[in-house]
Amino acid sequence: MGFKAGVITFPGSNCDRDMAVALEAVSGEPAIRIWHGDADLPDGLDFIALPGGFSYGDYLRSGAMAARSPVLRAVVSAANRGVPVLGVCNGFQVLTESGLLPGALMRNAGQTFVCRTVDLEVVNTTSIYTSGFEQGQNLRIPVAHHDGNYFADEATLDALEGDGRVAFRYTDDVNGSRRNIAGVLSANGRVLGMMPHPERAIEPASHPSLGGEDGRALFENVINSLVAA
Ligand SMILES: NC(=O)CC[C@H](N)C(=O)O
Repeated sequence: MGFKAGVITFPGSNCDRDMAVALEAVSGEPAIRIWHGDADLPDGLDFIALPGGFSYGDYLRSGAMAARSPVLRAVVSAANRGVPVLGVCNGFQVLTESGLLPGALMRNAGQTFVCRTVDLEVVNTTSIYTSGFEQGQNLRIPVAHHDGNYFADEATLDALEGDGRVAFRYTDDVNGSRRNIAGVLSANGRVLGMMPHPERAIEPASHPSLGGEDGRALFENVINSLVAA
């Protein structure tokens, strides 16, 4: 089928394997594992994933050191060439810290680590990540973070909303995020940062509070968009 995905691992990443498993389960192709110290990416990547975790122990700020790692220079230049990049949770933090996405992820408003499945509203339905969803569709996807409180100034938030760059919104207040924003797209729609973990929702739920397949649907959107293109 020809879908070549790369998953970056930083010291302290803990969702890299789950991300690779999810991509492999949906695409049927092995995901390439890439180390943070690599200055060059493998040739011909169709997709790059920045996984969740605690890169470099969340020292300085979550994602700040990873954004300055050798591999990120290569990821930024790939993104600037149009290669899709998905950042989940710590990956979203790396994307804002590296400037690929606007805003910042601050400490949760309640000062606590939030670990539960949340309800999301699909806002954008035109990106490679969201094209199979319907506007206003509800997704149930787990979150697990202490720095998920999305902040940007009012002008930036208005611009993001006006340009259709809010991908997902929490349906209730999970962490204090401005306008309940849970996921943000780049101007060209190819870079998505989101706090919820789609790679943790790729199998039927064994219990109403666990798992589910709404995350699988996001990966299916990506693969259908990229492989059909
Ligand atoms: N699951 C994650 O990726 C956690 C991200 C980050 N370390 C935080 O707690 O905010």
